[in-house]
Amino acid sequence: MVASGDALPVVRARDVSIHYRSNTASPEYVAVRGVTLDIGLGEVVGLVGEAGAGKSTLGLAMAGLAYRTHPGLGVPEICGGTLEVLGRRMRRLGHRGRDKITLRVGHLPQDGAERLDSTFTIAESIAEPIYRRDRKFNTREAADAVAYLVDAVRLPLSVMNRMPWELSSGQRQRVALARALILEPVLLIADEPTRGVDVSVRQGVLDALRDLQQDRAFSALIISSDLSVATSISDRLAVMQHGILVGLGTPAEVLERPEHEYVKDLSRTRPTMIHPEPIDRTLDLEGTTP
Ligand SMILES: Nc1ncnc2c1ncn2[C@@H]1O[C@H](COP(=O)(O)OP(=O)(O)OP(=O)(O)O)[C@@H](O)[C@H]1O
Repeated sequence: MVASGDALPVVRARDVSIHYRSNTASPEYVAVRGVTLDIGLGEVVGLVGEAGAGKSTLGLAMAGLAYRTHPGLGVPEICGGTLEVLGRRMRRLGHRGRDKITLRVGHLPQDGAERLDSTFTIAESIAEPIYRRDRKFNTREAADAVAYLVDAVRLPLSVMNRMPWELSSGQRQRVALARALILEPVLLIADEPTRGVDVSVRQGVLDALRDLQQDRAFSALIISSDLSVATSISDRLAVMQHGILVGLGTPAEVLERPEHEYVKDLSRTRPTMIHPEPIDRTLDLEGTTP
């Protein structure tokens, strides 16, 4: 639900451009071009677009992670416009600013399932951000918070003592989602939250995410290549193509009166049934096969 009144947006992007500074001799690559977008307090914005449209890059910048160096890969950098998250300017964000932002902004990377530490149990992986912030945090309280989120992402509590490789990739993605939520963020950036998640539980996970969001009233950017995922839990829909924002509004506004050619094409693929039949959770709760 979107908060009303004159509250400042949690995310305020004005004409933001982001490029990848190359580590090699190849030139910079502009992945996001002049995006203007607000995310209000308690608002959920779904971000869709084709592969390579710049969705993850924008999400990284909003999560304060537009600095990460991946060996051999370029480094995303805000190169134009302004991006403010929780009132903080994200361009040339220093270490301290970044630490403050990452405490309040949860980020589920697209490859969250693969990034889980293979030496940690599932419970340890989810709780790790708590202990990174406060090594003396009460273990009972942490265990309760972990159990609550494991249940919320539609996993059985028995997974808590398992190792990541004992779970399927869709289950691991849900563990990564729980980890992104453990510090009760004000803003969640979820990049493909249902990646690899079995179709029989996909809507259940989205409903659970929406319930949590309404309970805790956090704002969220839900990035998905699946239009039905984005429309089913979002207040507004944003559409990107080639780094440019080509559609923004409520799902009905964007898809029923599409202006841009790409959005017109997208609207033709619009799912007729946004909320499918309730799913049978038992199907997934038993299967842990990778
Ligand atoms: N580390 C990097 N170095 C250089 N270019 C990159 C890097 N990461 C992404 N890009 C390029 O930036 C563009 C946008 O990528 P991005 O991952 O943000 O798109 P996306 O919309 O999230 O796509 P997908 O849905 O496939 O993840 C792509 O052309 C991609 O090749």
